[in-house]
Amino acid sequence: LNMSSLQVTEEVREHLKTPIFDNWQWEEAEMLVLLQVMFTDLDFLTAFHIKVDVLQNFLFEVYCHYNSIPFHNFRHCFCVTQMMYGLIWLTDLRSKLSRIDLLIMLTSALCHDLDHPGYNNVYQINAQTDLALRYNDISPLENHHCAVAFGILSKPECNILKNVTCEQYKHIRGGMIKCILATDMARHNEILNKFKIMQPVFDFTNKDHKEVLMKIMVKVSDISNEARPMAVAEPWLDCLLQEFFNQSDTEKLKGLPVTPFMDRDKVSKPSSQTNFIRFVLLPLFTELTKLFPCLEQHILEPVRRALEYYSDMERASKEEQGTTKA
Ligand SMILES: COc1ccc(NC(=O)[C@H](C)Nc2nc3c(cnn3-c3ccccc3C)c(=O)[nH]2)cc1
Ligand SMILES: [Zn+2]
Repeated sequence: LNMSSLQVTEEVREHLKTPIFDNWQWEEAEMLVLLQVMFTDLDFLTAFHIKVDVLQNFLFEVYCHYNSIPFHNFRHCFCVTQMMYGLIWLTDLRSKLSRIDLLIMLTSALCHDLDHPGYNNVYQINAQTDLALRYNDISPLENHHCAVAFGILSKPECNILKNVTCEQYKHIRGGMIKCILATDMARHNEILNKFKIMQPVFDFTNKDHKEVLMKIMVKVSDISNEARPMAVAEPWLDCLLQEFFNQSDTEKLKGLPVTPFMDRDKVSKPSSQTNFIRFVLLPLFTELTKLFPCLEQHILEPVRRALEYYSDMERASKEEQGTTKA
């Protein structure tokens, strides 16, 4: 995989910093080069003495540890990392957070779903899998994603943290563990409520405030598909439902409890998405936009349009059912 062979134009480099970047038009080798560009353009290589070949080995190893499943695959990892990269530039976070905190956020986004099996925590716990056993039912997937990340970093040829100080390493490891574990949606309200309290009096010099913001930024990037143009976002919902239906089919086969919003016999795409946008996305994105008003046009507006889109779809399908019933 010769990554330097693909030259990235100035226009693509600028486009990469925006939430309208279309991930679907790039193949895996090109996404790897674009990830290298993100680490380079944020000056991480000079700041942390990272050699290009070590970064390339690290990115390739990360790529190898994502599975070929419908949603939680390397392309999702790229999307989440690219959204984080775009948010860093849009909010001018480089002037508000240290470069080491930016490295924590981008690397957490990159690693946040490593080796995802395509079956969520509820399944891991109910099916009493090895991961549930190893992590005592406590965010088994997120603990695994983080452990795999540091397993990769423990290989000298992939260790992008090789040349940082012990102090820096402790800070980066602590921050990545917090940010990756924060992507467990079961903790969504816990984390958002903390941020809601801090937001009106947010203090960028306060360690606790910065920690919650970093978790929020990774969370926002993780579930931000609907902030992208509909042509980019909608295929992701189909991929997600495919993965969810695979899980509920397996749960039915094994006689395990079936999560309602995953049951192909129960879920309707538009109504599940309008609920998700109304009750999960909008409150989260609204709170972040209070801290960074410039995000209103970049991520809040597109999500409001997505709500309209799926509400119309929901109305249309209800009317249609209405006529067929009558
Ligand atoms: C509070 O915990 C929750 C809340 C909602 C959901 N998921 C949903 O409501 C449905 C399936 N929709 C949905 N879920 C989404 C999206 C993006 N990520 N994402 C997702 C994927 C895996 C696990 C959790 C979530 C939220 C999206 O655009 N829509 C899953 C977990
Ligand atoms: Zn994810």
